[in-house]
Amino acid sequence: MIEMMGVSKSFLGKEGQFKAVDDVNVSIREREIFGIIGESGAGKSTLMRFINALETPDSGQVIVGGATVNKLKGRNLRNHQKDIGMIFQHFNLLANKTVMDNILLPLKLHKYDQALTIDEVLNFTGLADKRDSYPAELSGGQKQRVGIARALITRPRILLCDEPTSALDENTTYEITDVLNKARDEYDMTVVIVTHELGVIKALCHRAAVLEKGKLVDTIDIVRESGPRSSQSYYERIMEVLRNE
Ligand SMILES: Nc1ncnc2c1ncn2[C@@H]1O[C@H](COP(=O)(O)OP(=O)(O)OP(=O)(O)O)[C@@H](O)[C@H]1O
Repeated sequence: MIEMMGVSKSFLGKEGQFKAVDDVNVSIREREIFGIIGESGAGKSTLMRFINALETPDSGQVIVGGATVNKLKGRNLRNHQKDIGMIFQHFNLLANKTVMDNILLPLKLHKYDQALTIDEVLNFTGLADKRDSYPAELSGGQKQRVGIARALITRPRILLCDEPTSALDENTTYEITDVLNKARDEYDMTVVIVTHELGVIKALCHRAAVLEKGKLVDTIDIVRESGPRSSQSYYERIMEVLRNE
């Protein structure tokens, strides 16, 4: 489904050119939830952004659904990018637009034949009662659910998640991993998630690539462990973790 072969990318840093991604090979299967994990600056986001051509590798190939992404241009490139949804660490919502208008934004920019309805994504993400609220009136978890709804409404084949829970507390984190798991099952997506949070990888991913200073150290199979249930209260979670109850 997603194949990256020998991809590298250099940037100009304070001490000259350096390789942010260094000859990485990654193969992601259809409907897989695939993690990219590593310390800050390891090259995780750069590697993920090759998939939707927000970054272009200096060398190597990125093949998605049979198409060589780094050779796509014009309409073909736009069609490729339309098939891929993305969610961000800081949600990237427009402060002066309601929840509904934020979610509908992608449909205002492009035509999507398979788009879902606003009611479906609001219900799916548990935001039906927040339709007319503004981002400032929402909690962090609710803002990220708006981000997920905005990505889902176009019905993408691939969902890219860049540190989707890093700005959230622990309980809210598992509320979001629950929604992502459910979204992948319901809408048959392949999900790629960049994070430095090991608990998120364990709760969500089938496999994960470990990056260190731009190099792929290993691709590991994950024994998935359902994270704490999002229905648990913060107090219940504290008791479970700190007192092993
Ligand atoms: N456009 C750019 N110009 C210059 N340097 C960049 C650019 N994009 C990324 N870098 C650098 O490349 C390295 C890898 O960045 P990347 O964002 O891929 O890492 P990361 O593992 O996702 O880190 P983090 O978890 O901190 O986001 C970092 O040192 C970063 O500063």
